[in-house]
Amino acid sequence: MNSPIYILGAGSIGSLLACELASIPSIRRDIVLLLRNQTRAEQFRAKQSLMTIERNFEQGSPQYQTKLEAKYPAELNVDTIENLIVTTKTVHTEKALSNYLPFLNEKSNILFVQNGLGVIEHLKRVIWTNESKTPNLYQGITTHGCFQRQDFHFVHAGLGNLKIAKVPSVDKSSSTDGACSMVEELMKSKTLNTSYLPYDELIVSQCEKLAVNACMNPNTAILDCLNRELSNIEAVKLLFKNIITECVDVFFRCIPNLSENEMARRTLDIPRLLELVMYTGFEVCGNNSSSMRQDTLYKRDTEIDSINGWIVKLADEVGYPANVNKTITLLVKARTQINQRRT
Ligand SMILES: NC(=O)C1=CN([C@@H]2O[C@H](COP(=O)(O)OP(=O)(O)OC[C@H]3O[C@@H](n4cnc5c(N)ncnc54)[C@H](OP(=O)(O)O)[C@@H]3O)[C@@H](O)[C@H]2O)C=CC1
Ligand SMILES: CC(C)(CO)C(=O)C(=O)O
Repeated sequence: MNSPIYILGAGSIGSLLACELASIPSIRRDIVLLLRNQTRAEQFRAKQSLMTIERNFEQGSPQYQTKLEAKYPAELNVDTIENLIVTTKTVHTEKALSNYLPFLNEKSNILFVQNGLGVIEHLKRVIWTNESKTPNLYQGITTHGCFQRQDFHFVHAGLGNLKIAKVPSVDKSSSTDGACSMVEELMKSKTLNTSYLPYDELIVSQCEKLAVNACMNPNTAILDCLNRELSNIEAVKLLFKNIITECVDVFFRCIPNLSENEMARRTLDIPRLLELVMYTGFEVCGNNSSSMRQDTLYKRDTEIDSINGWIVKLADEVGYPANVNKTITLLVKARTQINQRRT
């Protein structure tokens, strides 16, 4: 039996990945959910440890139930976590990981599947400061759409893909650019449609996705509307163009070697990104309530600091005034606090 794959962040995306991995016929390893605390573990066990994924892109919206193992921090009785997938919201990552640091070492493989950028850079600044002791880090981005129907019951609403790359490590002698066995297992799932890319290709896809999220997520949260309600409004289109223009400017100013990357110059073309944002936001996901709007409505902290806020942070580091994204970031923080104050 191979070592287990642990999932930290058993929400929409984490549960989807867990169930897809567990459903692979050839998988010879346990898939273990790492839940927040004993209460959450008891709530899951009260459902006979069954996770439900409803595929509403299939005829009749069939439901698939998967029995999964679940642990909470005090229950974990292992020496090492060799394979970990992190699918918490970015804003909760550091706190969630803190319980598991004693089980992680330079041989551990950690895959982060999250929107936005900056989480791994932050963790390398505050936790993994010694490269030779840093786990093998992988970045994933997904276009799958998934939302919670009820506790431990999620709807796989949008069939997309999962792109993964290994984050380059500066001086780890044992570092290889090959996919680890955990990534190879993810690639066996037809539904996940997983591809393993060179990092300099993944970062371009991350920037492309960030442009979509930097337009759709905050504005649907601030204006409290469904994605499609922003369509056919000239002011919104101009606002999106301003957000995208500033994002692209910051990408090419601040991300090393991006401007020499031909794929980046083609992909991060401003008119192309504007069309992609409107197509994805208004057509493909038009009926969605964005994840950021949902976070503000449910009085949760948002991922704004990993999206528009990350643009502002990068720009600040080079003395560039990213005022459009700074304004958007401040408005989302205001919306978040207004909602959290409401009884
Ligand atoms: N949902 C989607 O369609 C898409 C999401 N993404 C991105 O994927 C990432 C995950 O999103 P999503 O799955 O929607 O988020 P969810 O909020 O659905 O899931 C996050 C999970 O993290 C758990 N969590 C938070 N803190 C801890 C902790 N300390 N210990 C253990 N578990 C913890 C939460 O547990 P609890 O239930 O106990 O609060 C929750 O179940 C985000 O970056 C998002 O932007 C990207 C593309 C699409
Ligand atoms: C593309 C979009 C905005 C779809 O709702 C999304 O990724 C999200 O909600 O986080």
